[in-house]
Amino acid sequence: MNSVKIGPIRLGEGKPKIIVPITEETDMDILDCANFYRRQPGDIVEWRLDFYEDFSDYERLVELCKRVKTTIQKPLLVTFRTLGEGGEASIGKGQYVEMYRRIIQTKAVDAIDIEFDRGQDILDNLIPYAHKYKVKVIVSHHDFIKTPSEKAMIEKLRAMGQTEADICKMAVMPHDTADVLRLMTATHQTSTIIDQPLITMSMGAMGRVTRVAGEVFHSVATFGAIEGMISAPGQMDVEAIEDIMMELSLEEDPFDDDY
Ligand SMILES: O=C1C[C@@](O)(C(=O)O)C[C@@H](O)[C@@H]1O
Repeated sequence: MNSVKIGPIRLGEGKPKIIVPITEETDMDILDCANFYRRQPGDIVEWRLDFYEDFSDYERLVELCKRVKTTIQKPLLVTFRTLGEGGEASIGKGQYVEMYRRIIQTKAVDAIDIEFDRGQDILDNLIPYAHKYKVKVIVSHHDFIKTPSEKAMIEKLRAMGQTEADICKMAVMPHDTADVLRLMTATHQTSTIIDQPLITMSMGAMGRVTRVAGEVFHSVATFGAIEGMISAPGQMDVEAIEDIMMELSLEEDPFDDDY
């Protein structure tokens, strides 16, 4: 597994990095939130476009994107999560491509999220385009209903790894302990066979352990909430995540010498 930089933040070395989502709907609330996040913990900010009331007005979208970037002064990940994958809005293929191309052209984004199941044509169109503008690509897959078999998750992540994506991400819904353990095992297994770093999580309360223990099972980032602004079930407060990850850190422990 390689490491990858989003802006100055390197993912894949040391503790998992924390990504905080903006899920506001209006220009004003989005900018207020961006301004607030500038002074809050969190390594990277994710702007969830599917929450934005006017995502289909490209001119407005592009201007707002530039303002969000200058306001947060942190690396910016832009994501449009579609309804079928747990998002807030649906969008046609043509519009999806056009919207992301405009966003990429702003040079105000450091990374974009592309859903793997949108199709090979979309990946072939957007990944090289993003890379031309030095924008990193996270290819993602979400299952809000269940946790697939270990084999199915590894196959999916491996297929994602065969694209030119910089990072592969998977979020699944657990129903029991075995589901949570399977997500961790599949992540670890895949990290030994593909080059890209992985971001994975088991959602809901039961999956919370996966949102803080990524360093152990090889998930390089986690999504955390500021003042309760969650973008998926199970996300925890950023400060709590920081504290727990510090305790779980695999970095050298000064007390180790005693044993
Ligand atoms: O893909 C993900 C992961 C996520 O669904 C989570 O479970 O934390 C939250 C989303 O905002 C993000 O785009």
